[in-house]
Amino acid sequence: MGQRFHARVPAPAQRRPCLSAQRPATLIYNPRAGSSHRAPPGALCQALHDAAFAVTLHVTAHPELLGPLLAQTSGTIFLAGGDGTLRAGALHLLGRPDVTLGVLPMGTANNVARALNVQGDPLAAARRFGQARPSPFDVGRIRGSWGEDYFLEACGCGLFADILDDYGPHLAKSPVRALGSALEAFAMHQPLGLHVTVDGRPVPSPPVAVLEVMNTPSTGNGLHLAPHARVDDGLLNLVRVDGLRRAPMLTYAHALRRGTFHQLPSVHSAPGRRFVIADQGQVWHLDTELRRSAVPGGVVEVEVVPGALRLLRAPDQAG
Ligand SMILES: Nc1ncnc2c1ncn2[C@@H]1O[C@H](COP(=O)(O)OP(=O)(O)OP(=O)(O)O)[C@@H](O)[C@H]1O
Repeated sequence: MGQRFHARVPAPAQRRPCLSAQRPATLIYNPRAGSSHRAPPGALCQALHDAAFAVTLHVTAHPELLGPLLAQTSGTIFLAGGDGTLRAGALHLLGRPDVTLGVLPMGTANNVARALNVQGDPLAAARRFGQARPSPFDVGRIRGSWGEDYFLEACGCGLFADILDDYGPHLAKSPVRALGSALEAFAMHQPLGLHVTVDGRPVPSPPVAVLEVMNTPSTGNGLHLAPHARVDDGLLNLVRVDGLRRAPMLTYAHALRRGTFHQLPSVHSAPGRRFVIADQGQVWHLDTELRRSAVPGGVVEVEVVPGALRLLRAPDQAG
């Protein structure tokens, strides 16, 4: 059960005038997240207290605890963890207008937090929530013969999905295994010839090496595929990497690192609300989950669910 956090009373010189107007909030803290050592629960509570939130803290040992906990929680909820923590919590909160989520970035890539201008040191990010504003957050829905799922960042097929499939997203992390999976997928991958429509219109569909439908600008381990994507515009972005003009692997890797992947001549993008993609039994990822159709030959439908969540957005850095 949660514990009410009593912050240390700051020395008079540090006292902030807004503390009398503290807003109630819940902090759900994942102690298994990679950067949890940088922001212990007490320090995060203090930082949120500095941002004028009176926090009730829950440290959760397993994501399975989130369902019952979130069912009885409303108002402002902070989730402290990586993208996996956010996904685990947010899927319980779709269509809950009584909840506003704040993301405290304690993972490696923090793709969702970055899309909301929440980045850097988790304690500094928590303090900046004093100036944050609730903003609608679109979610993607994907339907295949396996059923229906939701994603926050992206879904897709081709190389990235194949790498994830080989790597096994739920096994213990290993950079060596990740490199092995990438090399294996590049060596084995056959471009996919997939008929695709965007909002009912067929788009050029040469064989592709990668096909991703992005909600956030980046996905996975910081793959910055759609830098202009916004999470509050009611649109998703189809990103297609042409498999016929396959650039050398190092060109892709270099462009991903420099954030110029979308500028490569073999990379194309198209915004839209509804995407229909031929299903040849290829493996799909939706965020870090994997799916594969047991009965290929049909289609996979992907569409945006505008404003399915409400998340706190930090002000633009320049603003
Ligand atoms: N509320 C939670 N409490 C405990 N464990 C959780 C919770 N939410 C998710 N988890 C599990 O904790 C693990 C790590 O979470 P997460 O992916 O958020 O952090 P990370 O691994 O540091 O992030 P990244 O993948 O960006 O490096 C995952 O296996 C996830 O299933």
